Amino acid sequence: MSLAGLFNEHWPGVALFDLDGTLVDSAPDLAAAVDRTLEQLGRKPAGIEQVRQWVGHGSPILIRRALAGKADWEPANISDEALFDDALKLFYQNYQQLNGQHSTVYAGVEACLEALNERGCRMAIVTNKPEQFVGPLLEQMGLEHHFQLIVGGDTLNTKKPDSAPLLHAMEALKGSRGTTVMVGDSAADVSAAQAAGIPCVAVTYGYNFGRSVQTLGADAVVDSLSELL
Ligand SMILES: O=C(O)COP(=O)(O)O
Ligand SMILES: [Mg+2]
Repeated sequence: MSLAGLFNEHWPGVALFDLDGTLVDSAPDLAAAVDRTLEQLGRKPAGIEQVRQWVGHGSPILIRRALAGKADWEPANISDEALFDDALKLFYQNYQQLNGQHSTVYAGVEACLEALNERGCRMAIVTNKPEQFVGPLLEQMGLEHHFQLIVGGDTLNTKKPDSAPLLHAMEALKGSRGTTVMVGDSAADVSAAQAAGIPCVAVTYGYNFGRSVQTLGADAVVDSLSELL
């Protein structure tokens, strides 16, 4: 379906939004928390440009990537599971303190959410970010009132690219396959939407591991959420 078919005065009935890299540029705080964690473990910081490319599959994989220290984004195998457990715990403590401090809402997001709300569209956040951090970040960004539901990376037993978080949100918001759209920035979002049988709009400015979103097979690609209106 075209973008005009997906977003008009009648559609969508339900919109599912990814958070990091789609609504909020949270990489500065994620990177600060990763780097603080690495320093606490006596390691060199990774830096924001590197961390930006590791975000998208949830915090446990982010920390595995940081410990493996590899420049690429493939899920990293690390042999020391005790070190991983310690690092993840430290990361959660650090991110708890830093979450939202230097994060910003992308241009076009607020106007888009307001317009969809006015049209009666029901909206959920479907993110791989652990649930405990999602509400506080949305509140700090002034976006929480737009959403009826938050599905975090640990709300269910599986996360994106699995379809379950999307199907869970659709059921809760009474969205059918024909009336629900996913909006995201990465391969995990597009794959989850395809698995759930719903269309997906991808944004070009997010954290798709430094790769072009044009190749993901999204139904539409936009440079700003204002294009949805
Ligand atoms: O925490 C992550 O890895 C990414 O979260 P997202 O699903 O909102 O992009
Ligand atoms: Mg994202």
